[in-house]
Amino acid sequence: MAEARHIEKHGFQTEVKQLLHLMIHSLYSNKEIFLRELVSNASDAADKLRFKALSDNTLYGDDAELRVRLLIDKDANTLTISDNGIGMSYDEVMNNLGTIAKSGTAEFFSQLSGDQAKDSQLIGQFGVGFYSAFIVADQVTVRTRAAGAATDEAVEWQSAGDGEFTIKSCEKAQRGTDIIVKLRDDSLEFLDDFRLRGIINKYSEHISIPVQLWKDPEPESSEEDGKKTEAKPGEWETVNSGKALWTRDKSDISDEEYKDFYQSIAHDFDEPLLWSHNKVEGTTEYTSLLYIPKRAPWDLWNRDQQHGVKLYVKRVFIMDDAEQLMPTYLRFVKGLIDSNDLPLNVSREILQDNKITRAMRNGSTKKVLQMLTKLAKDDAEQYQQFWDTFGAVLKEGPAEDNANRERIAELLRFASTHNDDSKQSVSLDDYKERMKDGQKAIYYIVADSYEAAKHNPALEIFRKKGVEVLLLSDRIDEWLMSHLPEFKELPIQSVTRGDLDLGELDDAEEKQAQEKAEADFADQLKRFKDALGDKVKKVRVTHRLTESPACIITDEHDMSTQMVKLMEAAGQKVPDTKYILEVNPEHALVKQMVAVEDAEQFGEWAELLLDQATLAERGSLKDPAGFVSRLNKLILR
Ligand SMILES: Nc1ncnc2c1ncn2[C@@H]1O[C@H](COP(=O)(O)OP(=O)(O)OP(=O)(O)O)[C@@H](O)[C@H]1O
Repeated sequence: MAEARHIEKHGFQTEVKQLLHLMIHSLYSNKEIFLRELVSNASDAADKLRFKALSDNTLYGDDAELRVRLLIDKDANTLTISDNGIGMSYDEVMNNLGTIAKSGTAEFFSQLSGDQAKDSQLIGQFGVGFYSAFIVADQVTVRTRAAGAATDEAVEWQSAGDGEFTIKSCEKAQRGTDIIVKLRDDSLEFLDDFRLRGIINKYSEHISIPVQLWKDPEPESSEEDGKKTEAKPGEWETVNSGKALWTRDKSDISDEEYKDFYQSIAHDFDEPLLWSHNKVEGTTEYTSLLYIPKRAPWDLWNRDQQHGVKLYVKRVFIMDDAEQLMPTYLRFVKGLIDSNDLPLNVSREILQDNKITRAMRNGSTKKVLQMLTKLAKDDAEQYQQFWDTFGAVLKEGPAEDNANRERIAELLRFASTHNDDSKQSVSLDDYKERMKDGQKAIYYIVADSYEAAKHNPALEIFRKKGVEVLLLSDRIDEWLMSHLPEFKELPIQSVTRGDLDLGELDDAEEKQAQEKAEADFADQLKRFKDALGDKVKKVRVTHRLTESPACIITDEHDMSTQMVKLMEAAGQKVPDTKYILEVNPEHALVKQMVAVEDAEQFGEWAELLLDQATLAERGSLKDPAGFVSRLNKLILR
């Protein structure tokens, strides 16, 4: 009957062709991972069936012992991976095997560099999945029957990995999926029973269903001493322990096992940086196994990317990417949480507003932060590596998680005037320790780049007094600082905002001199204000500048330059902010300017000064051409 059925031929989606090509060429030295991927898919299929059967127990039929079996056929050079999980319908086969449905696929491809070593890492993170079979196969056949479907409603998919596949309906006696991998001549090692056992031990130890290999029957034998061994029938032998790793005792699990488990759940070729395995008992009971990776996933910057923490309930897999289990600023964390309290039929909606979820999330967030705090303390170099990779994500923390603000703040690292490079390595505690006598605040500046921050004229007085300033230039920094008003009771202040009160850093003599300078310059300030009109909010004598003629400052409650830029970049309308112009009466240029008596000429100088100061702070001008022509005119004069 099957022969009479219609065979359809389809082309792979372009991305699949690209992926296949890349995979075959760049994962060549790590062929065995195909087995990890296929066994892991089989185990996922079992998880999905178990979950679906919670609401429809009949789906098991008379085959409730979920397992995956590997069958070697040395004559046909095939290895068959066979599960009795959820299976696939025709539509599912069409959707899953022939296209890549993952969001962000295009972005993924745009990140590939052509450098095989690098690309293979990326592919690994992307999750190589089913297509990895083609690393070792010259033909792959999938025969699958969805749970609940009739024997003659099965589907057969076949491809040589060359850009096309065929699909037809067929009959299949048992529920689930058989993947028949026809091995290429250079991959016949996977017909070896011993080799397969090794791979299963390495990758599938944590798989929570039995992974079985067929053991051939043994004939009756007699030893020399006449002892007889009885014949043994062939049987399926379970190779793994089939016990979920996280349910075992910590002391019985080796580092190797933790690492292998990470690699298989996170699809990472690299080892994890850190992990933490906890059994929590009390009002809420759960087990968590959380990992911090070494490398960033390719889609780290997508805030909607799937979260890496899986939810289990009483050892039953419930869902991937349960975003309620980890805050967004910890989206790089991988692993799982297994709850003893949630109902098995928990839905995303239930998770959303649930005391148990909240308790697990709070507990796990604390665990991750503790893990990082410990790393920062014990191994500064490794912590720096973590920071360089994930620091900018962690910077979202204070805004998102006010309760842990202080703890997150301790983990932050910045560039600073203390070091002469752009590396973000200074902690707020380091800063605090180095503060001058009489210093009452932590000072920072945010600019477009490290260079722009470092050379901003507003830093001049701080340099002169030897006061450290944090130099911030990540996109997120303005947002971060607006949610970090203080650290361990010290206010955190921008050096380009509001009045500058250096408090006890200024001695009485300096204060007097300032007051005198202000009084002496009062008439000139009025001239500036008259000339600039409502282009500025105010003009005043600066205490910040020692070398530059002028700078602009944001008023205490106005939106900072960087925040304006962020909002503009996001397409938001922002109110026109007016700055305070601060003038340095000691500067030669200012001295020359105030000597100009002609009001119109003085006005041109004043505008030039404002433009200059704006350029140093904002990096751009509203009317650059006007600035250039004014400058030229004044040079010629
Ligand atoms: N043995 C199987 N039983 C049922 N469905 C399967 C099986 N193998 C694959 N699938 C389906 O095909 C889809 C694609 O598989 P593939 O391995 O390429 O990606 P994935 O498993 O979604 O992602 P990843 O491997 O990165 O976790 C799966 O999501 C699943 O729906």
